[in-house]
Amino acid sequence: MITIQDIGYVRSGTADLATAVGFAVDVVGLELVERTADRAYLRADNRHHCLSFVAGESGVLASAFVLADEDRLADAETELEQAGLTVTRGDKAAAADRHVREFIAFEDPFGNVVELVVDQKEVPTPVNFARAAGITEFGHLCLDAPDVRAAYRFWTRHFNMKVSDWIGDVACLLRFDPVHHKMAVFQGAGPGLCHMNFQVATIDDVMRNWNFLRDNGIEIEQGPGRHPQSGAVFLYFKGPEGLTYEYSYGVRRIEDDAAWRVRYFDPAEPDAIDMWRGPTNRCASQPQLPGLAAR
Ligand SMILES: CC(C)c1ccc(C(=O)O)c(O)c1O
Ligand SMILES: [Fe+2]
Repeated sequence: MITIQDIGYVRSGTADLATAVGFAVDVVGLELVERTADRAYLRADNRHHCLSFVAGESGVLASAFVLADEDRLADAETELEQAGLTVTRGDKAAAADRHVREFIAFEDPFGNVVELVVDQKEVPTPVNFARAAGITEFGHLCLDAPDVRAAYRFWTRHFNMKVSDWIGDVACLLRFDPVHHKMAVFQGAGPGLCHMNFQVATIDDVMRNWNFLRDNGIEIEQGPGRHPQSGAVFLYFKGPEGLTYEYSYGVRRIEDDAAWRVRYFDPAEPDAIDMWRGPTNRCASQPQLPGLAAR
């Protein structure tokens, strides 16, 4: 069993580094930590970065999770290889590029590139947010997979993940600490990053951000609404090259792990994703939830 301690970062390729960075800073509100000719690193909390852009082909390159130490990393390498996966060790230069001590990379059964890292650099200074979006931390990441049930089996068989809630066969929300989910899987045609989430401090931040995004002509995919699963008030919006961001406030914590009863939400119900039953324009490349279509 591979014990994940935390989410690490999303690493994304971009065909237009300036536009990708401009959006992440000026719209999302992240701090630009470091910028070179072909790299940019952005942060939302004390991680060195939670989002990096690499100039080149557009599209997500990897999603990373943090392990405790090198021994756990070696054990993870063995377990994944025994499961039949091809695991690559990052060299020193690649680790430095990610601001971690060591890492391994593999593809999940659907082709999502996942990196397991050790000693992600911590930056203790307060985050110098580019805009007062109210961000408190990198909240969760959501991967696409054509078969969400098979993804669930993979992530719970090999990792310390537990399902918190199901939305039919369309999505599953996974936890590895008391937060309701820091990882999710959404049904998609192939691998991909469905979205990355940033927690904000208050419900007012969600609503202020909604107005800010609309005033600036940003494409809102869904929200403001409230997820019945985590109870969070959410807002999804689209960045350059199809990268979806989510702000949310008020995610549930599951303090009594043993007492939690996994819930099943019927995706055909109109409030399967949004208790407020608002309109949606999200994940156009992905199957719409029946209960949310055409509203
Ligand atoms: C539909 C997506 C996967 C989803 C569903 C529920 C929550 C939540 O309860 O907070 C999310 O954050 C989601 O992204
Ligand atoms: Fe989410």
